[in-house]
Amino acid sequence: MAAAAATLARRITRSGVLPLCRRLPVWGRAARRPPGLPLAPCRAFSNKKIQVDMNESSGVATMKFKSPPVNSLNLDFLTEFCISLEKLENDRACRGIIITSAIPKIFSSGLDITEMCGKSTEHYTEFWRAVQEMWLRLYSSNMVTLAVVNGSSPAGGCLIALSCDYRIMADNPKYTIGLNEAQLGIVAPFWFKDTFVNVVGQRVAERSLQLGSLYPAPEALKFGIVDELVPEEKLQEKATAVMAQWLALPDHARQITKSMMRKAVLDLLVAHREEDIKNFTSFVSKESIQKSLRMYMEMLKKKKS
Ligand SMILES: CCCCCCCCCC/C=C\CC(=O)SCCNC(=O)CCNC(=O)[C@H](O)C(C)(C)COP(=O)(O)OP(=O)(O)OC[C@H]1O[C@@H](n2cnc3c(N)ncnc32)[C@H](O)[C@@H]1OP(=O)(O)O
Repeated sequence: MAAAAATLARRITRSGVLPLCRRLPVWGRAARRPPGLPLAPCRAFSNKKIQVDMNESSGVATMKFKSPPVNSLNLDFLTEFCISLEKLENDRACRGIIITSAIPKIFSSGLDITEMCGKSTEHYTEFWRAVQEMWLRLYSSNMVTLAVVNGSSPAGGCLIALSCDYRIMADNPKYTIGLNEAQLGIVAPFWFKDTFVNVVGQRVAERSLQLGSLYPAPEALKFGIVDELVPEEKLQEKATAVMAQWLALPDHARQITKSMMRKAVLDLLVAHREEDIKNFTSFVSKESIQKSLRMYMEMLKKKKS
């Protein structure tokens, strides 16, 4: 596992673009399972920050974030996420993934702000490439991707949910979700914005992005940021039912449709990846941005006392 992580990290950082393998539609992957072979009911693999359980009889993997305290997306987390996605993408038995959190009340707190504070240009480059890679893999996945948002999900956490095919959120107004970058004095990049627009439409996206709005679950439903609210104790049951509904269709038709809907947005980042990294590194390197991020971190810490 450590060797695989190191290899992927090297590939992400050195070659510039990790080959987006199996990005094009896969024809009926479940149908290629040899007939008559007994299926092991469940397989699992776990890294430090993400637990994956694969149910081979349903073809559905559950990916649980388990990086305390708040599942923030640092370089190690992003690398593990990409490796897990790649493993599942290449597993013909896997047709769908449920992405959720093992940390109570938090889905993900978004990008780890400490990765964007006081570091070198090389570090920002490596970090941002990993953020891009995570999004490219998730947004272009051939699998059915279902976010089960069982806690707060600001910024990068919200991006993960928005990149899935369907979002179920726990019906708890204390949990919030949204792209709140503007509140931190930073700007959601164009591919965050495009992903958001594809889910909620231009008007809601523009207003929410300018205001950096974080929506309590009921409002998130109202604005279409999530598709359904479900009592927390019913999330698992609901996720299983939704996944079964999506998997009832032939893979190839769903995959080609998904690719058609998302291709333009994906192609744009692939074509402008290096430019996007340069924009990010020069933006976060500005003293004014560093100051905003430091103040935001201090505010988070003060909130406790
Ligand atoms: C011209 C255009 C160019 C383009 C330039 C691009 C610019 C960059 C774009 C970046 C895109 C995305 C950005 C992000 O994702 S930034 C992250 C945004 N996240 C947040 O705002 C969430 C902040 N956190 C919270 O609101 C709360 O922590 C919580 C998630 C609601 C949980 O609350 P809690 O009360 O349960 O826990 P709390 O005590 O607050 O936190 C526990 C400890 O965790 C630390 N922490 C929280 N969030 C983060 C984080 N995102 N990164 C790093 N650390 C985090 C917090 O400080 C506590 O630490 P400690 O225990 O005090 O040491």
